[in-house]
Amino acid sequence: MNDPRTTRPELAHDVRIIDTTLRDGSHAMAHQFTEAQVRATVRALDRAGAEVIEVTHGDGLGGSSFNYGFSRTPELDLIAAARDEAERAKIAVLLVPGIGTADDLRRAHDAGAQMVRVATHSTEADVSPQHFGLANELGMETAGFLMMAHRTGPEELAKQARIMVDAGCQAPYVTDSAGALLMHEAKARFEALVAEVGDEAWVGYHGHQNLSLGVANSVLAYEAGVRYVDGSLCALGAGAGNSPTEVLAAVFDRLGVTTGLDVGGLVDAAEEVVRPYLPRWPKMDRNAIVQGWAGVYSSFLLHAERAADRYGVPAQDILRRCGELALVGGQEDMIIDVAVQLARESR
Ligand SMILES: C[C@H](O)CC(=O)C(=O)O
Ligand SMILES: [Mn+2]
Repeated sequence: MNDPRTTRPELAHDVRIIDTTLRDGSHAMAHQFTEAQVRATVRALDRAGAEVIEVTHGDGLGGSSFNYGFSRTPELDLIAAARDEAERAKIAVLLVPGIGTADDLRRAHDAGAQMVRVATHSTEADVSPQHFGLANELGMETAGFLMMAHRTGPEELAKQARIMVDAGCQAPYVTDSAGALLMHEAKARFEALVAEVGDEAWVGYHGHQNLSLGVANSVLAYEAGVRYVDGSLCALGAGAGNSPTEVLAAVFDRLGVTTGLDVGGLVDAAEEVVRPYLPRWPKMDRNAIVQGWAGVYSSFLLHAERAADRYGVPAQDILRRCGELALVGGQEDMIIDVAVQLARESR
């Protein structure tokens, strides 16, 4: 029997920045990306040297639904358009097992996706092996998201990364979905994953800016041996957004850490391509800060704001209650229950 473990890809630069403007940014766009926006963004990122560009519904393949929000444009069309525009960059997709299926992954591969990032809650890596197995069969590059990583300690998180790597994952990620990890907490997780799997796989970091620590944690990540770091142009992403790709490129450049990215090209792309289509610039406003503070899944933000309008309770109260209840990704329907309950309590 073949050893399911794959070799990790060679790195072209000191750190591999993976741009998720067109996937995590889908949350902030309420999944309303047009094909023209995707084409223009991919063109600009590709020209600026991006190696990997992720394009999917915010909740991954198959996310377009009543629970998570319907996409304006079918994601397979967006993936195919991205593939068509990218001259050098690889196109990645995200897959959350249970939302996306093996068939979704086959279709995304047929549409041009060359890498898949399989995302599970940080204690549930055991639902990922069949998807890594399929990705390996399809010849795709792989990464694994251990989401809500602030809720799982370094030692356990490293064990979960081990499950992913043994199943064929080339790069397990410390995924700070809530933008909640303080610097020492992030560092301990990076070190634990690098110690556990660093000889066989790259370790990745995906940050959110809810407490304004995404870029600082990215630097700590690199220092701890992490080699895949996520960013989004204009920080476009859930909650207060992701670590801005253009800022990561500038900071790593100042540190003398090579990324292969052209800082000037990225700041132009952010300002001239992405900024004009932003419904709102992700920022550390009251609700997003509460998400980082209370450890709430960043993609709950727009759902909580809609529930707040509908049931007449403050979004920040809904988010705080979601934190107290320790809700995880996939429990978006519970946000309505929380809002209804808070409305009752306020009567
Ligand atoms: C499905 C989530 O949006 C994945 C992610 O970006 C995160 O957990 O953060
Ligand atoms: Mn995210």
